[in-house]
Amino acid sequence: MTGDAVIKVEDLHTGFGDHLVHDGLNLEVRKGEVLGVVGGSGTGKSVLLHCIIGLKKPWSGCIEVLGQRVLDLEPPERSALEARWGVLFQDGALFSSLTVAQNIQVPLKEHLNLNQRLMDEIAMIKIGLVGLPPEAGRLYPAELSGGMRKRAGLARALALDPEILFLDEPTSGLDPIGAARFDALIERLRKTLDFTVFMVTHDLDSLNAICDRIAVLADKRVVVIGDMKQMLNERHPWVLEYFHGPRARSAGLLKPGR
Ligand SMILES: Nc1ncnc2c1ncn2[C@@H]1O[C@H](COP(=O)(O)OP(=O)(O)OP(=O)(O)O)[C@@H](O)[C@H]1O
Repeated sequence: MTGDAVIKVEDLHTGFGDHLVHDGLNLEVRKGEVLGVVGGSGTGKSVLLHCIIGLKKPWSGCIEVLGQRVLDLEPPERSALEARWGVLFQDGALFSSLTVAQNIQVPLKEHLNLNQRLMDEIAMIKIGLVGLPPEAGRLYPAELSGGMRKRAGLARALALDPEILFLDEPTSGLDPIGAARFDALIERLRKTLDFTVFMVTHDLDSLNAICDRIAVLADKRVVVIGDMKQMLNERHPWVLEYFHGPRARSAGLLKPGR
């Protein structure tokens, strides 16, 4: 793995049946950065995330995370690597039959051997960290608002103090104020806890507010990667349309007349 990359994807080919999703996709994620992954609907952003965390086996290619080739790992090594990242899935993916505190304790039970009192304390710390009130620990997912569910999912993703945080459309379904608050939370946590963020998103405000770099998926690969300034100067048709369209204007990305 070159330099300070914590994720490296090389020549990835992925698909379902005869449907090719990734055709020679390459990507590097640097230690400590927030990388936003954007692209049209169905371009393979979530599938890419699933390949990196081992939920989907690619047809070919190489994926390294934290210096280890994820596709070659035996189950014990795989499990040890999984303990070093946290994932917030699009809908929070909380277990509906467990309270928020119990959900947060799932990865603790899976990877550590702690007594219940300590796990309860850790759950309360994580609940506070994501800005939920202490009472939220006793609630079931169905009793939470959409924004609270996202925060509960985030608390679970942070349970093991991850080195990498994977976020799949974290602000989808939130109102603009809720989304901005969630962005600010991620930004604050990243600065204090010093992890790397891989974030799939459609949200231009998030990209602008918290991403150090943006990777654009189009034509079955990453067609451009760089900061917002580079996105605004890029000539790829999808990038032009996305970063210069009416939503970009309302997100304040464009100077008047640009
Ligand atoms: N389990 C599956 N079986 C068959 N096809 C799938 C499966 N999962 C995803 N796909 C297909 O793979 C392609 C990429 O899907 P993916 O969910 O990664 O898109 P995406 O870029 O995240 O889209 P969106 O922004 O709409 O969430 C799509 O064409 C999708 O239909």
